[in-house]
Amino acid sequence: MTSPVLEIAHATVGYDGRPVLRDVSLTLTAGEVVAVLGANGSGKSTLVRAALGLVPIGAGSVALFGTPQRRFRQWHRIGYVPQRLGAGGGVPATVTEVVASGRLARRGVLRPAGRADRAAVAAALRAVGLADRAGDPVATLSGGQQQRVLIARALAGGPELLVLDEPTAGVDAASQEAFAGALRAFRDGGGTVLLVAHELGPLRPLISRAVVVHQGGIAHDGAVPEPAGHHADPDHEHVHPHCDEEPAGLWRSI
Ligand SMILES: Nc1ncnc2c1ncn2[C@@H]1O[C@H](COP(=O)(O)OP(=O)(O)OP(=O)(O)O)[C@@H](O)[C@H]1O
Repeated sequence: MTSPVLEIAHATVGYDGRPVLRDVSLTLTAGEVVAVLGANGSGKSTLVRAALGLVPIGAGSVALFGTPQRRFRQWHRIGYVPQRLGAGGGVPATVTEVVASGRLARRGVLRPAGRADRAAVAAALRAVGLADRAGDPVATLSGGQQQRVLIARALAGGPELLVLDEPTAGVDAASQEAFAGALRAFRDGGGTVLLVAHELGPLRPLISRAVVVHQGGIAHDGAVPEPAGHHADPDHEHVHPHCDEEPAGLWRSI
C-alpha cells in the first residue's frame, strides 16, 4: 500500500503558545482534491501552513509522502501558492522568469536551465492559459493573471501535491475558469490537491472532499456541503452528512 500524501494526526497548532487548532487530523491520499472551508479566521491557512512545516505543531504529528515532516527533504514534490502574494511587487520580472523560478528546487540554483526546464515552464504557462504573455512583465498583468502566474510557477516544479491558499480569491471569472482547467489537468495527471477556499465557483466539480474548520477543530470531513442559499430551494432535500449543528452562515459565500 502506498503512503498517504499527507497525514496530519492529532495536531495542535497555534502562534505564540496560543492554539488555533486542537487535535486536528487530516489524511490525503494520492489523486484527491480536498477543499478546506470555514469562516474567516477559523484556521484554514494555519492548517495548510502546519502541513508544510511553515507553522510548528505543538502536539501530534505530520507526515509527507510517508516521511515525518522534520525528516522530509523532497520539497520539490510539493508546490505551494500562499495567500495573497502579489507576483508583481514592483519587480520587473517577466512572466517566464517568475514561472521558471518554480524550477529552482528541482534543478539547483547553480545549474543553468536546460531543455526540460524550459519545456516545463512552457507547459505550465499553457496550463493556465498565459502562453501568449510569456515575455511580458508580470506587473502589466491583471490580479487574476498574476495569480495564474503563481500557480504556473508551482506547476512548473512538477509537484505531486499542490497546496493552494485561496487561489481564486478576488480573481476574475476568466482566470477562475483557466485555473479550474489547470487543476483538472493536474489531477488527471495523478496530482493531489489541498486548497483553501472561500468560494469554490468553477472549482466545485473538481473537489472530491471538503474539510470544514470550525471552532479550533475539523467540524466536517466528507462531501462538499451545499451553500446556505440552496436550503431555500423547494426541491432541496435537507440531508446533512456532517453535524447536527450547522455553523451559521458558513456557506453563504460559497
Ligand atoms: N502569524 C500569525 N501570528 C499570530 N496569529 C496568527 C498568525 N496567522 C494567523 N493568526 C491567527 O490565527 C487565527 C487563524 O488564522 P488563519 O489565517 O489560519 O485563518 P483562516 O481561516 O485562513 O482565515 P481567512 O479566511 O481570513 O484567511 C486567527 O485568529 C489569526 O488572527
